[in-house]
Amino acid sequence: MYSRRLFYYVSRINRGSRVPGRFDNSSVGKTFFSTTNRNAYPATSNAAFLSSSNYKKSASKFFVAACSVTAAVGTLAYCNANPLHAEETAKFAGKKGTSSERTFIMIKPDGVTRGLVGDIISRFEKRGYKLVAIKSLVPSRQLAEQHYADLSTRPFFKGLVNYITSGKAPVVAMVWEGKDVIRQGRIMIGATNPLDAAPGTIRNTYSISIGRNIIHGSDSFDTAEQEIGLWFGKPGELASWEPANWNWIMAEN
Ligand SMILES: Nc1ncnc2c1ncn2[C@@H]1O[C@H](COP(=O)(O)OP(=O)(O)OP(=O)(O)O)[C@@H](O)[C@H]1O
Repeated sequence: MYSRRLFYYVSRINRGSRVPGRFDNSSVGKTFFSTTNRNAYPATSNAAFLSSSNYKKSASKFFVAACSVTAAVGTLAYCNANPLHAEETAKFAGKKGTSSERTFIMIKPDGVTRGLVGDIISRFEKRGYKLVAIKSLVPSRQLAEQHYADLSTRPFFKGLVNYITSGKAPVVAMVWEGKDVIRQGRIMIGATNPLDAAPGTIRNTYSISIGRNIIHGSDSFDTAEQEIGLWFGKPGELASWEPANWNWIMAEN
């Protein structure tokens, strides 16, 4: 991926720095680094050549090319250091903004015990999203604490972990895939506090208490990556498949 990008930058620089008769060499590397092809000007003295406008043009072209290379190298270094932000492509969460984007959705024990699993799955299915992983389990304390690690200092943290791990009912953990599924999933779920959730959302339709709001959904691309990796990180846990109606749902004209 990065070598393709490097080739793109180098070929752009080459196009921009080309001066007919001077830089028009056949080799890409030679074209770029050969700034003064003296053989092209056999009758010109060194002093005359240095003060000539051709020399100045060459020098400025070389300067622009050097700056471009520096920028390209910097960009590549940044991409390597921050692959998630650079390409917004991740191992588990797919590619952001495309039909391969994925989110983690969990029906909490209250949603399961109240018999809401079917309706919640049906909402995502009918919308057109693709189910790529599902399992029912009672999470270990360690898993629940890891999942909600960002809330560990909040006063309700212990109660939240107790409720998720009680075993009175399991959770149903899922991964859904499709365009904009992370943001759309949050919209379909509704506000954290069901009393603030918009009419028709899952939390508004089925819940009242913030401590029993029946469902969780990843709130960002980075979070989706972490959560899918945490709950479905073993090889083979995410199915790669295409529903028969996928193109009818995802196609653009
Ligand atoms: N004030 C609170 N009292 C009790 N429980 C709370 C409170 N605030 C949040 N929670 C619980 O902690 C969960 C995580 O809270 P967070 O702020 O991450 O909201 P969220 O991202 O909408 O919820 P979730 O992570 O479950 O999708 C909430 O879904 C809710 O069950």
